[in-house]
Amino acid sequence: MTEKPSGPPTEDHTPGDFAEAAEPFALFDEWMADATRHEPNDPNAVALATVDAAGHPNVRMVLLKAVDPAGYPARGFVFFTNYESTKGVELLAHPYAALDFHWKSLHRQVRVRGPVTQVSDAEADAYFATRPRSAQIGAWASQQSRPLESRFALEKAVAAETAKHLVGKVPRPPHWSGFRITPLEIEFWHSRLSRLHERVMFKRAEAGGDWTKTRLYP
Ligand SMILES: Cc1cc2nc3c(=O)[nH]c(=O)nc-3n(C[C@H](O)[C@H](O)[C@H](O)COP(=O)(O)O)c2cc1C
Ligand code: PXP
Repeated sequence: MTEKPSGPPTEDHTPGDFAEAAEPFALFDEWMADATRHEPNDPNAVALATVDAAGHPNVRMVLLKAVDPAGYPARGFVFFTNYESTKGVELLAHPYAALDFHWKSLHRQVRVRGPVTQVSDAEADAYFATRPRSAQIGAWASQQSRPLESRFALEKAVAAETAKHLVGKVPRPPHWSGFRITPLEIEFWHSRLSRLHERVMFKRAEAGGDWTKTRLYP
């Protein structure tokens, strides 16, 4: 594959020294706000890595829907999905995950690792209620990650669910909910000239514990 001429950065992209940050959540909020201003679409898209029963890694994109505010006991990163999907099954069996945000136009990456918990029914209901009706129906119709015989079979399932939910609110399917990743590690990365990038790793032993901060070689 040929690399585009725009490949490596031609200037340093680091405004200020983000290694000065005392803790990672405020810095993440700042970077997400920058991404929201600069990325052409889905600034909240993030790669989610899980492991399967054999210990083999698996990765796919999801949309980050919340970062808990300060004071929240298991303060973390929340996304929503089908608990019967491949990722759902993997996370329920092995509740530990990694996330990787890459904001290309900002030359920034954030990596997160930590234990995973299920969001409460109330949280899932509240988020589900904000989704467009068509996406709510889709959540009922899609047996996410399982074999689909034909596109027509999916369209039939959507039609059947639409007929079931013609009036009133669409309830959240019991198998559709959220996961929360409570970070024990967060690494911030920013590209610098000659691949001599800036890396800062925050680590802690447990949720709510004190963070240690370490610079890493690029
Ligand atoms: C940008 C982007 C965002 C996505 N967000 C989600 C999401 O939030 N939840 C979800 O279930 N699938 C999402 N998907 C689809 C997943 O990447 C994946 O195809 C699906 O969840 C099945 O994954 P699994 O078989 O590993 O469970 C997204 C895909 C893309 C490209
Ligand atoms: C299958 C699926 N579920 C959930 C989501 C999360 O986003 P939303 O709740 O905004 O639809 C996405 C986003 O692409 C998705 O593809």
